[in-house]
Amino acid sequence: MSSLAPSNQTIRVAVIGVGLVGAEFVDQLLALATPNPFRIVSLSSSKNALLGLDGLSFTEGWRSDLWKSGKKPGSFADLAKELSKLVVPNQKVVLVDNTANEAVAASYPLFLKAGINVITPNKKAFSGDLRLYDEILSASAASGARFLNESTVGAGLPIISTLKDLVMTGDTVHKIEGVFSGTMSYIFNEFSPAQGTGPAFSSVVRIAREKGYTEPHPADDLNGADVGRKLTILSRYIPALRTALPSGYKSVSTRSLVPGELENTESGDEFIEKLPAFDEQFDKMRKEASAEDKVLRFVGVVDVKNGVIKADLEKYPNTHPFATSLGGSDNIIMFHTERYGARPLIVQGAGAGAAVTAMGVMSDLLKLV
Ligand SMILES: NC(=O)C1=CN([C@@H]2O[C@H](COP(=O)(O)OP(=O)(O)OC[C@H]3O[C@@H](n4cnc5c(N)ncnc54)[C@H](OP(=O)(O)O)[C@@H]3O)[C@@H](O)[C@H]2O)C=CC1
Ligand SMILES: N[C@@H](CC=O)C(=O)O
Ligand code: NA
Repeated sequence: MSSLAPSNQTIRVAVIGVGLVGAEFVDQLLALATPNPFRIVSLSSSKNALLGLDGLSFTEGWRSDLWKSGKKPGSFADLAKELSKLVVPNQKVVLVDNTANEAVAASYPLFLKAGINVITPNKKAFSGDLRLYDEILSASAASGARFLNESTVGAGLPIISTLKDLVMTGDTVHKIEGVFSGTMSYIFNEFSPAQGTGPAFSSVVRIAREKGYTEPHPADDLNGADVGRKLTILSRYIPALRTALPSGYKSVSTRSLVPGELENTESGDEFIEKLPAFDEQFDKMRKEASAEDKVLRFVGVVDVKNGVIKADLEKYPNTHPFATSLGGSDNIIMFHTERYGARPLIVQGAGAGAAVTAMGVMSDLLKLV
């Protein structure tokens, strides 16, 4: 394989978060063909950290070395200070945040101001308060450091890059609609198939979690917040809607599927344990849809013309593409624009899972080479 970068260009990478996606990302990065342009200079979980500004070399493999490091992660300010020593002309430094953590997300302006690029599948910074989003934009504009977040919507699928391309080439987006949650897609493809019957709702949710599709807490998928966050992220790339959601996903009209009694469940494990008690109510919804020859699908809509941004559980005829063409954790996203008028531009494929999400993060990283 040919080399990815001129040999004098080394990109230093600091990785925060080595859970499902993070661990796969580190494996994908280390497996790149030589000469590998990337050097990991910092690696941290919430409990352990490794730092080596010349590039970490692993003796027993990165997992074991990190586990045995005996060092706790320092503050984000300290990390930004250390990494900023590496920011010199023609050398890039990148923070890769593979957590779902709000505090890490809130620190992006700090890193960007210091000239450190930020790449992440973490939706928090781009789908919350508009103030943080604006701080990120200004910090990036001031230093020239970039932030790339392709995996925040549709995992590795080219959703954000497609939308940016449409907008930047002067197309007008009228509506974006589709199935945006890999978890919800998997759950309803299995629970409410075109033939009408399927397994119990709680068992499908448990399997979605085991497959690595869900957020760390599955309620964050089932309450529609994950779709609301993705709709917020996309809306902010559309000029007419840039400031439409000042408090982010909380302003998106969203239907929650979390039973009221489970709303304050602390852990994902406890949530999964208690969910079977509510199987009957989901079964009733499935039967109602099936009686009309319809399936249930959880969809999101950004309707620019009518100013509607919503996430809801809808019924679709058994013959609709959402009923017949989706499988596994597939996302399907349709862009209706001025240029794609009669027939929308459609992107479809796996929208969750460690391999495809880490691939989206890797492909953002490769954009810096
Ligand atoms: N899974 C998927 O299909 C997709 C995931 N994403 C996004 O990717 C991100 C990661 O998801 P996923 O890997 O599934 O989640 P995991 O829960 O498996 O991993 C998250 C990791 O973040 C670590 N972490 C949390 N806080 C900190 C901190 N302050 N410093 C260092 N590490 C920290 C946790 O470490 P510890 O274990 O030590 O607590 C945990 O291992 C999320 O933002 C998610 O929304 C996006 C698209 C698809
Ligand atoms: N939990 C999310 C993961 C990707 O963002 C989903 O199911 O889509
Ligand atoms: Na994507």
